[in-house]
Amino acid sequence: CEPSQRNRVKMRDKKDKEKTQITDDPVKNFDKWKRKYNKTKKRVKLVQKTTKKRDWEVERGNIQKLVNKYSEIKPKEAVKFSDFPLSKKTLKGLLEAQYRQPTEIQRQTIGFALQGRDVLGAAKTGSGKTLAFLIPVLECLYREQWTSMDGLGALIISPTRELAYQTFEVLRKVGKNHEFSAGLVIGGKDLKDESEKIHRTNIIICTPGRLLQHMDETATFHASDLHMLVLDEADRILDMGFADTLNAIIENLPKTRQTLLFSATQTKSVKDLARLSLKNPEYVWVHEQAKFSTPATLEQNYMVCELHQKVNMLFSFLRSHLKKKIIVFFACCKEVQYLFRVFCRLRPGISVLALHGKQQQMKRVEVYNDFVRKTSAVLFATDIAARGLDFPAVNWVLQFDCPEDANTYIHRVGRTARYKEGGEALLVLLASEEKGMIAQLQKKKVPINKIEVNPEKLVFVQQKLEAFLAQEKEQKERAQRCFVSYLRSVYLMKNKDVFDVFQLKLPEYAMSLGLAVAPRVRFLNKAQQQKSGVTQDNSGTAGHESEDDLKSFKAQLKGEQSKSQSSQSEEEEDDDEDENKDEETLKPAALLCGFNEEDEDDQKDQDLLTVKRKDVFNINEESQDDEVNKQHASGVITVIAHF
Ligand SMILES: Nc1ncnc2c1ncn2[C@@H]1O[C@H](COP(=O)(O)OP(=O)(O)OP(=O)(O)O)[C@@H](O)[C@H]1O
Repeated sequence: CEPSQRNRVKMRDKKDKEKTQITDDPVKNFDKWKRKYNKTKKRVKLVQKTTKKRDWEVERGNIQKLVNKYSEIKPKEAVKFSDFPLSKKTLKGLLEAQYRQPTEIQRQTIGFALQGRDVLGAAKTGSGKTLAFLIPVLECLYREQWTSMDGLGALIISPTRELAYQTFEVLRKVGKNHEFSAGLVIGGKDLKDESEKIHRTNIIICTPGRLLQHMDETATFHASDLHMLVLDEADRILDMGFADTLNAIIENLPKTRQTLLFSATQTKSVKDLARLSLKNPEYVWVHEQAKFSTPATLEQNYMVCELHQKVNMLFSFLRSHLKKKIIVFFACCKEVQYLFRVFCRLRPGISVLALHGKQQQMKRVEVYNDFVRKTSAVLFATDIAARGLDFPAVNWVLQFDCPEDANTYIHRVGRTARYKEGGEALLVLLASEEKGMIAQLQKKKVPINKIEVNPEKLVFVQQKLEAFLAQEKEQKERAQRCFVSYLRSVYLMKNKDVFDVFQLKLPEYAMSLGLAVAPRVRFLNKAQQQKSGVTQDNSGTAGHESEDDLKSFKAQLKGEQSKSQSSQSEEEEDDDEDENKDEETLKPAALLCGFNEEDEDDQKDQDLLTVKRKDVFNINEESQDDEVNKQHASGVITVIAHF
C-alpha cells in the first residue's frame, strides 16, 4: 500500500487506541460526563426559568378553567359531583366522605351558586341541603384563593347551636383538603380567647346572638370582605324572633356579598327577603309540585288523647318500642326536665336522654353525640332538636305536645325518614287541638292518618309518680314547674283556634303528673279575669301592666319586638332551680337505666327566641330584663378549629 495510505491507517489506529484508553479511564470519563451534565442542567434550568409557572399561577390557571365552565353547567345532566366544575380539593373531600352523586336540591342549586347568583333553596327534610350550600362556600373561597390573612370570607348562620355544630362537622369532612380556617361561634365561655382567633377565621358557622356580640365587642373582627352569607333554616332565622339580631348583623355585612337561603319550609315573603337585599335571586323549590311536603318514606299518624292520659300513653309507647331510636318532642324545657327524670326512675327498658335549652352547652353536645351513637334510645327534646339535626337511623318521631304550627310539625317529623331511609311519626293531639291542627297540616300537604288508642294497652304510671313525689320534695317541685310551664306554653301560642288553655282539665292533668293538688297558676287567673272583663285598676299594678302590654303589642305590630322580647328565649323561664341538688339520690336508678346525670344548671338558651307567641299580658316581664343582661354576660362553649 501507498505511504500516505499507510499513514492514514496509522493515525486511525492511534485515535482508536486513544479512544479506548479514555473510555477505560473512569476518572476522565466521569469528569467528561460531569461537564456535559452541568452544561445540560444549566440549559434546562434556563428553559424552566423562562417557562415554568409558580404554584399559585398553576392554581390560577386551574381556577380560570373551572370558571370558564360555569356558564356551561347543565344541572339536569349532572349525575356525579365531578360533572360540576368543582375544584379537585372539594371533589376529593366529597369522595372521601362517600358523597358521589348529588341529590336533587344539590343538583339544582350548585350551578346557580357557582355562577354567583343569590339562591333561595327549599326541599323536603333530609334531602341534602347542607352540602348544597357548603360546596359553593368552599368553591367561592377557593376561587378567590382565600388565605387566613384574608379573614372572614363566608358566614353560615344557623338557628340552633346543635345545627351549627353539625354543619361544622360536615364542613370539616368535605373541606379537609382545603386550607381555610373554620370556626364554630355559638357562644363561648371565654369571649377574649375567641376574639383572639375570630379575625383569622375564614368560614364562621354561628348562631345569631353570639355573632352579633362579636360584631359589637371584638374590635379586630370585621366582615367587610365577606363574599358569601348562608342562612340555614332561613325561614326560622328570618322570622320575628331573630328580627333585631339579624337586622343588626346584616348592617355589618357588605352589600356585594352573595346570599344563599335554605330550608325545608322556605319563606317567599317579600318583606322578609327585602331585609337581605337579595339580588335577582333564583328560587329553587325542588318539591313544589310534589303531592306531599314530607318525605315519601315517612309514615304519619295522629291520635287524640286526653291530657291526663298522655304520660301513660308515652310510657306504654316506649314499652312497646324498646329496640327503636325515638325522638319525643315536648312543648317546654320544664316538661322535658321533669318527665325525663321520672321516666328514668320508671325504667321503661330503653335508654332515656334529654336535650333542651337549659342544659349547659357541654351537656348538650354530650347528649347529642350520645344519641348519634346509640342504636336504640329515646331522646326527650324541645324544639331545639326540631330543625336540621341529622341523627342517624331514627325510627320514630313522637310529638307529645302539639307543635306550634304546620312548619314546626314538618321539621320535627323530618328528624326521621332522612335521605332515602324510612321512618314513622306519631302526633298526639288533644281533642280541642284536632280540628285546627289537622286543617293546617292538610293545607301544607302533609298526609296523616288518624289512629285509635287501645285503652286496654295503656300502662298506668300515675301511682308510681305519686310515690316518687312523696319521696322527694325536689321532684314534686319539678312536677309543679312542669305543670305551670306547660300551661303557659299553651297559653302563649298564637293560634287560638288550636290552643285553648281554658279547655284543659287542670286537676286531672296535675294528678297525671303525680301531683295530688293542681298548683296555683297566677297568670291563668289573671287572664281569666281579663277574659271576663274584670278590671283590676284598684290593685295599683294593673294599670302598669296594661301599659306594658300595649307597648309590647305595638312593637309586635310594627315588627320590632322590644330588645327584651326578641332576646327572650322560647325556652327561658323565670324560675331558677338547682338541678344538681338531687344527683345523689338519683344516681342508683340512673345507672340502671343508662341515665346520664343531669348537671342542668339552669342556663338560658339563646338559640330559639320567642316567635309567633304573643305575650300580651307580659307574663314573663319580670325576668326579661335580667335575661338580656345575663345573655350578654353568660358564657357558652365555642370552638375555633382549623382544617
Ligand atoms: N349527595 C349525597 N349523597 C349521599 N348522602 C347525602 C348526600 N347529600 C346529603 N346526604 C346525606 O343525607 C342526609 C341529610 O342531609 P342534610 O342534613 O343536609 O338534609 P337537609 O335537607 O339539610 O335536612 P333538614 O331539612 O332536616 O335540615 C345526611 O345524612 C347526609 O349525609
